[in-house]
Amino acid sequence: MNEIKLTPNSKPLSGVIEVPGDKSISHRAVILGSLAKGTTKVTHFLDGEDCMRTVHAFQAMGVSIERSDSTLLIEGRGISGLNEPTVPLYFGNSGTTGRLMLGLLAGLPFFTTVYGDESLSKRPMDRVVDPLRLMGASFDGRGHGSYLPLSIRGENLKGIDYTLPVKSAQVKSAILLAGLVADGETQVTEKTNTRDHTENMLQAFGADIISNENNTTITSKKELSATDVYVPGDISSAAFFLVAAAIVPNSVITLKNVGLNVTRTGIIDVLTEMGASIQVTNQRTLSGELFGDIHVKYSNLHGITIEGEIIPRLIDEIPIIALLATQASGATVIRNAEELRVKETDRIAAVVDVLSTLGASVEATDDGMIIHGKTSLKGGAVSSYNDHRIAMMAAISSLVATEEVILDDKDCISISYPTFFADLHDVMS
Ligand SMILES: O=C(O)C1=C[C@@H](OP(=O)(O)O)[C@@H](O)[C@H](O)C1
Ligand SMILES: C=C(OP(=O)(O)O)C(=O)O
Repeated sequence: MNEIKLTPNSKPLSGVIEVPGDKSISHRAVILGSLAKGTTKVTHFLDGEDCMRTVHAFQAMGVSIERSDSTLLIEGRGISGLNEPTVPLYFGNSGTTGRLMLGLLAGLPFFTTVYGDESLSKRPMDRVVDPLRLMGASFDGRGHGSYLPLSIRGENLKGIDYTLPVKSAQVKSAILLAGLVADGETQVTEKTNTRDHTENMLQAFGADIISNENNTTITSKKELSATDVYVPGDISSAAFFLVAAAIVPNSVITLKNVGLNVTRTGIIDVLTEMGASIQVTNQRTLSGELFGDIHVKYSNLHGITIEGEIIPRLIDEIPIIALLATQASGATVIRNAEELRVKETDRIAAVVDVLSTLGASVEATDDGMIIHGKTSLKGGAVSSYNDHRIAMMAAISSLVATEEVILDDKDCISISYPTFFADLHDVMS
């Protein structure tokens, strides 16, 4: 725990920043690079704590992974080349590592025990354990395998046809990774589309995978082929600066090389609909992912309703969108976001607590929140809830607060954005 005191800011924000690599894509690059035969070079990899958990898990299974700044060199050992780890695998705070690794480990021919930190040990794993058991997986753990720590005895899996009961890319990805080694075809259908980085990357590594509008079929494959991966900037990290520029008077910021996969750009749609001045230029595709530059300026904002299909496209951005809404006139209503209750912390309760402490008018609902703006924020002492996104939201709120904001713990920010304060400093000076 490391407290930080954030003094009020009276100046506009300006400048150009390049946020670190996308967390979701970085995890997947490590997983598929380790499973492929040959060398995979990953550039602009996110060296945040969560992605390093995935790196350490594969190193414990015998994969050589070398990191130099944001470049990784992975010597993939092939799908059947991983060793049984001799120690339990520690997934820290990372839900993505947890869910995706369960999918993979379920079908590998050895025994594994996996565990996480206090937060991850409370997050539901039955959402992946249940479908994986239908494929023949063998898990044991608390609550009949609902929570970490879990032990996994790798089995011969068989393909399934599964419709996701939760809007979760982690669950979809766990099943697709199990499908990579399962007999026959595995088909996943989703009622609401979630991020599709696993599908894109499996395609790039030569998997036998076909995706249609809302379903994906994978057929087991003997080997994947190594391929270099460029990781675009994480739009979920960029979101903090997009919002900062939109709410601090007279700001103008450019964010370069940000991932623009349509399953992730809900934040751009929300900013646009609320009246922000935001423009995307220089769009390109590399490693199957679209990216480009985003330019945003301070604007007068108004409240909107955020619900339905857009929710998975901005699920991790809701804490910072809530702050945005405190600076917009009228009500902003967020619905269908019940998944926030099972993130690193209950993000509905945490957002309402932090923003109310700072003087915002915000109330929790079962599946979201209602924010009434525009309010002037005062200072105060707030908790990060040991959740990186809550901590960054609190830090950005200090830019529009009239007094000091004291955040109890800044260290958790390095889960997803180790250079957050350096980038913040750059746009403030
Ligand atoms: O697949 C991924 O990389 C992620 C999916 C989302 O979680 P869910 O699958 O639980 O919605 C998101 O919140 C998380 O930060 C990363
Ligand atoms: C929910 C998040 O990540 P994870 O599920 O991987 O812990 C996040 O980064 O906001």
